[in-house]
Order: sequence, then structure tokens, then C-alpha cells
Amino acid sequence: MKYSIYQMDIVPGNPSENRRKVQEWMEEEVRNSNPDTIVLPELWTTAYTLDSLEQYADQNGEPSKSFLRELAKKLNVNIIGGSVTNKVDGKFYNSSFVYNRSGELVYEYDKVHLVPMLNEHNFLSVGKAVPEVFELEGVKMGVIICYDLRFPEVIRSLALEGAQVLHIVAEWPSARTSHWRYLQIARAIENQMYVVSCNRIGSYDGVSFCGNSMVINPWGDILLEGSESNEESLRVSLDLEKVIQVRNDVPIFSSRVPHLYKKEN
Ligand SMILES: O=C(O)CCC(=O)C(=O)O
Repeated sequence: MKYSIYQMDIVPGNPSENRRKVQEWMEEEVRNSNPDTIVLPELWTTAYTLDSLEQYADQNGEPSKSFLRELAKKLNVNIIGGSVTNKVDGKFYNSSFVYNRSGELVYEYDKVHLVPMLNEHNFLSVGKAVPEVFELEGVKMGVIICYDLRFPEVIRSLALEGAQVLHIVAEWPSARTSHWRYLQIARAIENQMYVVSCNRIGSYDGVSFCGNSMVINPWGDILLEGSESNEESLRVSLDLEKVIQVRNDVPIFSSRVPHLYKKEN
């Protein structure tokens, strides 16, 4: 499966300008490298303009859903649609939408781990369910949003449900770049899955974001890594046989002893 990742800078509080940027980039990217799947970053329509949610957030996923659906169909490409702020039943969520190349909404997820360092609880609601597995081109995969990366239990559940690829859409700050990099490598090794991440670059409100979007194979090797501060298209092909090979070589899943693990509340 061929991927293109858009490590983009985001214009704060300007959804139509960000949609214009994304559309232009996608059209050029599909023309130049014909990927199967495209990945966008977290909150790519607005950046972290959480104090203006009423003004800029989607309503019931619109217009982002229509925008992504039409592009997926027109360009014949799967889209892991980063995430957007989204108002549903009077509450705001940080929501991710996944479309297949026929323009079908394959999966949607509202971020469940809200970030205390960004006061997300003051603005956003917790999603109702942890991430679940979906399929693109017959491959089982998952998507998480930024801070979710710190919660290995959620990613383990995806692996146990059969996910072979984990996507991470993010606005991860430069202040914690080392956590961003090491946690992704750890998640790839411990779950023996590909990790494909898309982080923004640039800054907003005094916070700079670290880029370093990554593709890591199930052995923990970094196949590709973005720069810290440039807008870039990152391109890679995933060999999914590698997942099976690593899981055979070091068969951690059959070594688990779940009956001995403590049940969590
Ligand atoms: O966990 C972190 O250090 C960053 C998380 C974050 O910025 C986010 O979830 O948007």
C-alpha cells in the first residue's frame, strides 16, 4: 500500500484556506505519485483555535465530510482525514473521518483522551468509544489522535483486533519531541505493527509543533521521517508481509497470559 503523508502548516481559524491548501496538495500529490492512501494532521481545518469553536467548528461533520468524500472519489484515493473540530448535539469533539476511494465513510472517531496541558476539557467533550479497527483495501488498521499515543492499552486493543497499521494524526509540540518519537517506536515494536504518523509543523499561540512525521515498520525501524519545520510530502510503500513475518519471528501474541493480567476499572 502506497502512502502520501501531508506534513502541513495550518492557517489558524481559516477552514476555507486550509481546505484550499489540502485540495491543491492532494490533486498534485495524486498526479505525481498516485498513492493508495493519504494522511492529514490533527485539527487541520482550524489549528488549536479552541476559543473560537462556535465560529469555526464543523456541524455534524460538515463541511469536512463532503469535502473529503468528494476528493476521495474524484482522486480515487483512501483518506485518513486527520481530525477537525466538530459540533454534534451541542457538544464539540475532535473528530477523525476515514474515507475509502469510493467515497464511503469507513470509520469515524472522536478523541477520547483530552489534553490537560492544552485545557482541552474546557472546550471539548470526550468521545464515546475508544478507537476501533476498520479496513481499507482489505487491511485492518486503526487511527488515533495525538495524545492517545500515550495510552498503550488503546493501541494494544487495536492490535488484538487484528490491526496491522496504526495511523497517528497529531499536533505534537516541539517541547516534547523525544516523547513523540520514542513512543511511536515503542508502539510499533510492542504491537508489531506499522506506525504511520502525520504531525503539523509551524506554530500557534506561542507553541511550536515538531513535524517529524514518521513511518515505522513492525520491527521498529524508522522507514521515513519528516523534518522538524518544513511542509513536506512523505511517501512510502508498506509491505504488509512484514507484519506476519515479525509476528512469526517473535510471537508475542501467543505468549500473552491475559488470565493473569489485572482487570482495569
Ligand atoms: O501528549 C503530548 O505531549 C501532546 C498531545 C497533544 O498536543 C495533542 O493531543 O494534541
